[in-house]
Amino acid sequence: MDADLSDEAPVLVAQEERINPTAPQQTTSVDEDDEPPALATTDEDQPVQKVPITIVTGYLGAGKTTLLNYILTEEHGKKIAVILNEFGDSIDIEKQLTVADENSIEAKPIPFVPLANGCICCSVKDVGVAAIENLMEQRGKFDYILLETTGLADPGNIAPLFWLDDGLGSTIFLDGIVTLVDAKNVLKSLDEGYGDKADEERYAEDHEHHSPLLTTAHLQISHADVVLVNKADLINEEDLNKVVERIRSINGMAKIQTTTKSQVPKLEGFILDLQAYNDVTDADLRFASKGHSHLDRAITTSTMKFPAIRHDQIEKLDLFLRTILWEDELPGNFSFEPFEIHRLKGRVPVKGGKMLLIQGVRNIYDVNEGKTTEPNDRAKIVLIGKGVGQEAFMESFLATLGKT
Ligand SMILES: Nc1nc2c(ncn2[C@@H]2O[C@H](COP(=O)(O)OP(=O)(O)OP(=O)(O)O)[C@@H](O)[C@H]2O)c(=O)[nH]1
Ligand SMILES: [Zn+2]
Repeated sequence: MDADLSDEAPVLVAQEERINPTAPQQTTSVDEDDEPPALATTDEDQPVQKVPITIVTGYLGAGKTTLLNYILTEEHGKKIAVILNEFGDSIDIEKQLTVADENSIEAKPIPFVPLANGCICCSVKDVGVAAIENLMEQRGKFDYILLETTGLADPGNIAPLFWLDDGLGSTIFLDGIVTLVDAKNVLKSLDEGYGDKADEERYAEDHEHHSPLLTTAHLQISHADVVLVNKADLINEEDLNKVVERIRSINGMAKIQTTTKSQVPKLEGFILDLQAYNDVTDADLRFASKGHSHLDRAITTSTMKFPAIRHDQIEKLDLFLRTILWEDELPGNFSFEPFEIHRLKGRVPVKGGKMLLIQGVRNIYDVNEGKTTEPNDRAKIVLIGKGVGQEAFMESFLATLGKT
């Protein structure tokens, strides 16, 4: 963080407060059999409207805080609470949790929670959860949360905290992950691994299950729904294109935008209200349709395309997903190199009318039914990760489905 916020309450300036009447009504009903959700509103008969959270991640100094400040000063009609981590221990969480004064419009402090030092993968589970729960007690005073994570955070560990429908996910839903990269340095970080020795050691402690070729930059890019290639002013156009191409080869699903000072051309639908973990649109899978590339040694995007499946093959599809995501194996007797799946999205039409929408982050996945579609729609499953371009994926998948 740039600003020294250690002895003063942070004042990130709010824009004029307006409720957006067109905001999506994310609702979830309280199931009477379940324990009452810890963070729900007091009236349990009312459906709980979940608050969207956007995770802003990116390497040290990439421009995350610059983006947050930009968002907070732009017109978007939202009351945004900001959660920052990487602050000193001296910060008193209670003191920092400033909530807007309903009567004053100008220079309203935004609900604000600093997280403890260190990797959010670990810290979010204790201090972070407490801070967010604290924040959620102020429900109604904000309608959006932005979470800036430390430069070393692995979004794959954070995302499930908000994506799943229990715990924090009962009142918050993950809207999307925005990753900032520093245009000038990102290729170097992707090629060389971590900055210095200390970085490398911290990383190794936090991510012992990953191979050394996978840098934090890889993890942040592979999980991103949007990648901002920031500091575009520092390199020429040709080099900038190379950066975009490399990122596209790692993550074929993310929207990629070059920026200077994190100034994105639009917020709504691009940074905010992405709904990246609910819907799976054609557009999401469009860029990935060109197959996979070998530009990056560690992480690639790969697309499996096949015809609509039959109703009796849905269970087989599920078996395939379970096996690749839970067991890191391909079903059937196929030889394959070890692989690791970070992100998965799919649109699979079922003959007779429905469309299965598949979402996965690491070993967690979710299948929903989407709108009926054209009968000749082809199915697409896009995988982002290590080793996902192997032909054995398709062979194993077709064998698992059985005769079509
Ligand atoms: N030249 C240039 N500088 C930028 C740009 N965007 C941000 N900066 C500067 O880069 C520095 C780091 O920006 P921050 O927004 O603090 O980056 P961050 O990702 O929040 O940094 P950490 O929280 O330390 O990880 C600041 O001095 C910014 O003013 C850009 O597009 N071009
Ligand atoms: Zn910052």
